[in-house]
Amino acid sequence: MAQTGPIFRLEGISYRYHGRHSALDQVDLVVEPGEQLVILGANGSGKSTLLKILDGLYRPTSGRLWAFGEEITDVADDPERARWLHRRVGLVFQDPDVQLFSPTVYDDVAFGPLQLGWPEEQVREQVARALRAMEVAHLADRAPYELSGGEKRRVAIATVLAMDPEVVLLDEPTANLDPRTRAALVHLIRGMRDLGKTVILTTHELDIVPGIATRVVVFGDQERRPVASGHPSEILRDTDLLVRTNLIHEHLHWHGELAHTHPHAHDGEHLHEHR
Ligand SMILES: Nc1ncnc2c1ncn2[C@@H]1O[C@H](COP(=O)(O)OP(=O)(O)OP(=O)(O)O)[C@@H](O)[C@H]1O
Repeated sequence: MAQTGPIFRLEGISYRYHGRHSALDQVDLVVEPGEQLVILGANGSGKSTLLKILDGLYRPTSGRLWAFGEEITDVADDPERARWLHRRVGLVFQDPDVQLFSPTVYDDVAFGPLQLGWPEEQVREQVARALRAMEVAHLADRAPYELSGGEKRRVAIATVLAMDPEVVLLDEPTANLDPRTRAALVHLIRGMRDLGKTVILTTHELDIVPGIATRVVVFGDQERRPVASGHPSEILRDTDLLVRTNLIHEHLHWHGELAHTHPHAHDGEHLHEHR
């Protein structure tokens, strides 16, 4: 059945690590089907914590949330409902080493579909499709630990795509990648839109935003909740907002429009120091 209401709805979600360190404070957020939502926030603003809550790995300290119209506030404590959620929502962790543990790339990508109990033929087809989509089919027989950072990242995304989730959560997928690999990954992530996926991606790299986002939500690192939401061009033009949320340094000037004209350019080409 086609999804009619929002994919996620969060009301007053807060999270404290060990009951003390506040990571999220009163987050309200609605994510609609088909959105490619970029969550922009400085280090420590709560982005990873939010994705783990959306994936049902962490139970919020307070607040309520719904996925696909069903309340999932307590899903972390309910293995059966967590399995239901994980069939529909896939999380690509910030560190690909967390996600890759099998002897070969093929085994890693097949692991999820096998867990879902799919027939062998369907598993093979899904794995082949995911490897092709992430352009890593040639690495199928390699050991994940032998791969470069960029290759690992693509394989980690393939492990999630192979399970064909409706929603893909990506935690800083372009961190530590060289400009060419990063541009290729942006292109691949944008391709998920054509596959009909809803994508929620966290980053603090402004230059990948225009290539991916249909909407941007900015998290304040002091507030630990969204402080702005809007169209990418509107958000990227708001220098005061970007400085205030520690996404650009006040002595650097962001030329947001360059990201459109030079999609392969390195960060450094977008930032010019005022003297
Ligand atoms: N395991 C943990 N134990 C205690 N505090 C934690 C833990 N993980 C994260 N935090 C704290 O929670 C806050 C939010 O962290 P989180 O990792 O969600 O932020 P982030 O926006 O993803 O940061 P980054 O961009 O650096 O990955 C930070 O202040 C962090 O120090």
